[in-house]
Amino acid sequence: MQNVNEAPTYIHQFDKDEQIISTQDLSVFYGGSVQKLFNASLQFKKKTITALIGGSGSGKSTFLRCLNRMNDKVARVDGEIWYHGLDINKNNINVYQLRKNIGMVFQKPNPFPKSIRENITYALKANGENDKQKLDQIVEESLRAAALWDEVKDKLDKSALAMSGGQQQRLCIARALALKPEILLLDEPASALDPVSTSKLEDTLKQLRTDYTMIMVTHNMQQASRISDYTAFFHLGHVLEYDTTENIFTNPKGEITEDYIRGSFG
Ligand SMILES: Nc1ncnc2c1ncn2[C@@H]1O[C@H](COP(=O)(O)OP(=O)(O)OP(=O)(O)O)[C@@H](O)[C@H]1O
Repeated sequence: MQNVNEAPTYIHQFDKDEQIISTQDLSVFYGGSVQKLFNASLQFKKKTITALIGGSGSGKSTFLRCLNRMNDKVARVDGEIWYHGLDINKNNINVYQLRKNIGMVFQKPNPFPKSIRENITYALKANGENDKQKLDQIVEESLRAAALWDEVKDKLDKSALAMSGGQQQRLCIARALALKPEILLLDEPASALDPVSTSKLEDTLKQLRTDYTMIMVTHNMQQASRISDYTAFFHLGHVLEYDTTENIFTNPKGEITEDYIRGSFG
């Protein structure tokens, strides 16, 4: 196999007005000096789904977490992250506000131990929204957008913990959507779900693409090829290839990408 430092890279570029967020020479160091992400420069297109793929420990989650400053207390992050003309990797950014615009959904569903309704309204109330009619409206809109409304509309005041894992994950998406984000970061959102729930989640994500930009880490190659528009391949902390999903899966440019795709598509 080719050495990662000698491997050619291919990184797809978008026009400025197509981009919603981009990184420039993003590097991450754990424990002060152990570098695990190397100069990642990627642009993400508005209202698309991008899959981040690659072997275990290749830096996918490390990269994803930079995009809404989740690595702040964990690692040193060098480089730039451009969002609406601002470098959001600078210290003077309001991280709380940023995370409203760039929401995150984690691997394991993590609803609050509260009712379905309160899961959606919690952050809104904390932000000072107390108008019951408005809150009810956002609850319905968010649950509809996450394709959960029909399943839960009669039990909004029941505990979220009584829902299935798949429903809990769609509730976590609804909870993020209630804050009206532009971007959703998803870190292996279906890895704890059964095939039926996974398929529902994928349908939900495909529908959300009309209004939101999604960047998703996945180990599941079929999933990446089914729902993503673009795919970035990570290897040992380097992004070796970033292209349309079709090109990555049918005509990868690099030997390492090809070996990984061939080996993982089982
Ligand atoms: N908090 C941390 N402290 C120290 N090292 C870390 C930390 N988080 C991740 N790493 C290391 O950084 C490297 C990249 O990890 P990361 O979780 O980003 O990879 P990944 O591609 O998402 O892997 P996986 O698919 O297994 O989740 C790994 O070597 C990992 O051990």
